[in-house]
Amino acid sequence: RSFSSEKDIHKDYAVPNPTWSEDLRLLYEQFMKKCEDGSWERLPSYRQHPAGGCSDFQARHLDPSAMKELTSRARLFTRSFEDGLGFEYVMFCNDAEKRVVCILQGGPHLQGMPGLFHGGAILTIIDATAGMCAKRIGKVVLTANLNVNFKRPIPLCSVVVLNAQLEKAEGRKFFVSCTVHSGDGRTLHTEAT
Ligand SMILES: CCCCCCCCCCCCCCCC(=O)SCCNC(=O)CCNC(=O)[C@H](O)C(C)(C)COP(=O)(O)OP(=O)(O)OC[C@H]1O[C@@H](n2cnc3c(N)ncnc32)[C@H](O)[C@@H]1OP(=O)(O)O
Repeated sequence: RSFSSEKDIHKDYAVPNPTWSEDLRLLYEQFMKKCEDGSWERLPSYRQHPAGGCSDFQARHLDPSAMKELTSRARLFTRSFEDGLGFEYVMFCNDAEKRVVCILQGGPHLQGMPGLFHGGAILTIIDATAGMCAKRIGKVVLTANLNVNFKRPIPLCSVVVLNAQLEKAEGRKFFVSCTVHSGDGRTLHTEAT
């Protein structure tokens, strides 16, 4: 299926689709309930995000003539898989608590060791979740440093919950911690800063 249709680019992918497991749906419903009093907010997620606010950063780092052609083909990495094969996820933010939670079902194309989530795929979703936590305050942010401890392997296609928490801000530096737990909360798979 073409990834480049206008409709497809502006489609919000942070909603249930037929590839979702019962576990992911239940977590989604739990968090949507938390959004009812306004304390939590579901974050929409598109294949291409408007680069609003990025222009000075782009001017500093990128060749403007190449930018136009490039961005028309660009897709957010975590949204560039067919439904169900890559990252099926929704992020929710609680700005008062400076937290972002990401519920994730990993697809079969994220395999590293047989039957397990690829470590780079875990890093990717941690980077996106912790990055979003900093972005909620810093608006335009780049990851400067990411330290991860892989405590327990994550079974491929399982559902996990990421919890990112802003620990401290020093001017334009944001320090965020992030954990990855099994969907039932019992297993700590990964912890990162
Ligand atoms: C509006 C947006 C629209 C788009 C909406 C998209 C929506 C969807 C979102 C999902 C998106 C996911 C994306 C995830 C986020 C990436 O993955 S970003 C990509 C990976 N990161 C990079 O490529 C960054 C590359 N590095 C750099 O550009 C530069 O090193 C940095 C990080 C900007 C810092 O450089 P700088 O600005 O020149 O600052 P510099 O003076 O070197 O350091 C500033 C301070 O930071 C400290 N620092 C610098 N580097 C480090 C380090 N590695 N460790 C610790 N401290 C450091 C320095 O010590 C200094 O501290 P002070 O001395 O001032 O106290």
